[in-house]
Amino acid sequence: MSHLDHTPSTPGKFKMDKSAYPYHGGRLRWHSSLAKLTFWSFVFIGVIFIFFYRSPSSSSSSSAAAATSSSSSRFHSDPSRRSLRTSSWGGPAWEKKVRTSARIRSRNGFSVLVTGAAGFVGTHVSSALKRRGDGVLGLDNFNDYYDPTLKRARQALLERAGVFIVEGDINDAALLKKLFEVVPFTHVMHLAAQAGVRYAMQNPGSYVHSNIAGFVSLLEVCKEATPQPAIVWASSSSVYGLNTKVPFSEKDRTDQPASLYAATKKAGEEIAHTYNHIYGLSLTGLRFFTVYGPWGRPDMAYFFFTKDILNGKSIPIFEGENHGTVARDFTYIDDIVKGCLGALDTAQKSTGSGGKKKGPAQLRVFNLGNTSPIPVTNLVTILERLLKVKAKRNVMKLPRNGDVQFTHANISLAHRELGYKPTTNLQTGLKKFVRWYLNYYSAAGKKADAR
Ligand SMILES: O=C(O)[C@H]1O[C@H](OP(=O)(O)OP(=O)(O)OC[C@H]2O[C@@H](n3ccc(=O)[nH]c3=O)[C@H](O)[C@@H]2O)[C@H](O)[C@@H](O)[C@@H]1O
Repeated sequence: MSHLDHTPSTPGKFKMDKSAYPYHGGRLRWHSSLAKLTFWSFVFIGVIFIFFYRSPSSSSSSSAAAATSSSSSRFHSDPSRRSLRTSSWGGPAWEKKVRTSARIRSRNGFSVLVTGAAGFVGTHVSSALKRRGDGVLGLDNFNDYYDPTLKRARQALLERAGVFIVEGDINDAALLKKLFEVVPFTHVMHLAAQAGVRYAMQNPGSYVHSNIAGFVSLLEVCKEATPQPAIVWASSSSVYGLNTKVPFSEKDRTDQPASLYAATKKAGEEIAHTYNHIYGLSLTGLRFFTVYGPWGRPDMAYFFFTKDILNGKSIPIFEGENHGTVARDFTYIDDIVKGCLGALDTAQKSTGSGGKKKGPAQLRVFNLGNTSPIPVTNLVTILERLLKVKAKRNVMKLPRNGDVQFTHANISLAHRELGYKPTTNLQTGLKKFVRWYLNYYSAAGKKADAR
């Protein structure tokens, strides 16, 4: 007789072994442990629910999903980031704003999606495009890497110029798809990124989130679009890393990044190659060299030096080994804007559509610098003169946190192909920056006083 033969023909009549069910009290205990298990399961699920509900990334994706009834809205995890919320989007009024902002108003104009539109370069490029009659739609997640008030002020500026900025993250694929459904963008100017060289040691995840995952998320949507847009995007001079041969040329090696920031930008260049190769996307990377000017980024040296000099605080000025000069090819924002527009104007169409490549497409990379490296000490001297305040200089050794000692761009390729020709020297550019800085912060101070 096999053990299967013990199974009764009617399960209900199966006789329990006494040892398994010894007495009535056992049943009670079993019931109470089931109740406990149920209770603690509810507590556990509740805690998980509260955790996700309160986390900024999930709340953003849920509001986005609610607004569009899309289930694929995703915000990839970046717990270290404090403010990555997507405000609600979708609906007829929202779509109308998107369409109006992106409407082309000149013959042969473009409709451009500008990511990072509330950022420094994004604001300037968006307003220049709008001025010449292109349709422009902004996208920005308004994160708090630096004072979001400044980003909101830039947003207000663009709003007055007729540019609407959608609040959202480039990792939100559902939002990106929706934008392409509403507007068949001819171009994408991709400037959304986690910037800053030194911050990468504090928050490495934010670089992967924005500069790698975010870029791929954007390219995934662009490759599926019909028509596919041409993409111009911000790489960085930092890809030259530890190179000592100057000036830096696009032909030089870029496989020795000195910071995670540089490594993510270099990864972006490789990713661009892949999407160009497989899907026929037209891609142009621009290696910006230390861009500065009005409406700039408060995390950059020229900006916080100005603030600290005015406040009588000492400023850390880096120097190399044996008092070696640390210098940058500082490039003024208006010159960079011209380079960006030149890249958009010369970008050829992508060749694929709906995720299928139809032929080879353009793949380019350009240096956008000033071709004149200036020591950081000279930058400070210029600021002292413009601010009429002596700086408290604290000269220190260049920390090992990703900074390189020297940058210098060879711009002959950009000159030849984009007509790029920078015209603003550091003295002139900083004068414009300081004028803006004093105006902006005195107005902000007055507003605060009035409150
Ligand atoms: O060219 C680029 O691609 C990069 O330019 C800048 O990076 P960086 O040149 O390091 O600009 P700052 O952080 O403003 O530093 C400017 C110079 O001041 C020096 N510095 C910085 C900070 C400080 O406390 N003291 C100091 O002497 C740096 O070593 C550097 O030589 C931007 O911050 C990056 O986002 C950008 O990608």
